[in-house]
Amino acid sequence: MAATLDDYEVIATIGTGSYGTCKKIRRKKDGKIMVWKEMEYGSMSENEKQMLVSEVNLLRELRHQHIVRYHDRIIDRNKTIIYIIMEYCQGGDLASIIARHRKDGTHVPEDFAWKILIQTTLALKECHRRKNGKAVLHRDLKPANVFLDMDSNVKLGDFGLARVLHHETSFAQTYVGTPYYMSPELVNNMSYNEKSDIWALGCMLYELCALTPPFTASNQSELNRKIRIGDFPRLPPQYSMELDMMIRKLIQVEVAKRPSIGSVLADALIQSKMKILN
Ligand SMILES: CN(C)CCCNS(=O)(=O)c1cccc(Nc2nc(OCC3CCCCC3)c3[nH]cnc3n2)c1
Repeated sequence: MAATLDDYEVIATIGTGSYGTCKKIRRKKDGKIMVWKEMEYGSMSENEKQMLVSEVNLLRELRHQHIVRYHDRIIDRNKTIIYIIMEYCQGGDLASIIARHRKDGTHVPEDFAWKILIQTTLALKECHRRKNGKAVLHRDLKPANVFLDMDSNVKLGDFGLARVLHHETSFAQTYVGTPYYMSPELVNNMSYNEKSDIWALGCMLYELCALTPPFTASNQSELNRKIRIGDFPRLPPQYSMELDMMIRKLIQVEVAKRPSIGSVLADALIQSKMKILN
């Protein structure tokens, strides 16, 4: 029995992303709190709609403890809106957490940073695990796409949708955010690869601790220059040399020297931290 809109009631609007609106909803039959993301597809061409269908099908396949769980989709053909129903992450997103610490002049605890690093790496490993020969690269790893559940466990969200948005007709095409986490290979117009997600992971961890991205500039060409050089300040003094060194391994200009997902997870220090976490 396919879900319909009146199986749910809208509780609140959480926010508007580059693809549409995210609302907090309650499933009537059992009161379960979830979210749905509304995407208007009326302005999409046939092949863009096909892309959307395949992206949603990929989302359905991804089942992992650190990836936002997809539950269902409802299509309203009259309004040409697709509603993608997903698990609700009570802890919000990392972007909000960084903004709050910046406002309060406080820093996230080091153990929290290690936890986010480990759990996001585990989520990326699942994405990179070949899915019938098709790697689901995240392409848009950033604090606003990393959510937390009620126990502050990572729930990686919103990918795949990022890819759909690079279709020519959506307003999202006009770049909404500065690509602070763009890797050197992308700046040099080389192809996006699994290690581009590792670079972004390093940038995200750096920003979580330093409360500012490793590379900032007032224009794209200045930002590109800094990214190509790859120099950035050490983490604030309250963070250990080990964490600073780990982040420097991830934010490595040379792709070949940048660790793979597997080697990050095999790192002795990460292994020891994982034991404490679980
Ligand atoms: C944009 N943010 C800085 C502030 C906006 C609002 N705060 S917040 O930190 O996202 C926040 C607060 C409380 C709960 C949740 N839970 C949540 N949010 C999702 O997406 C949020 C949406 C993503 C696109 C942009 C708009 C917001 C989820 N997607 C799948 N499960 C989700 N669970 C999020």
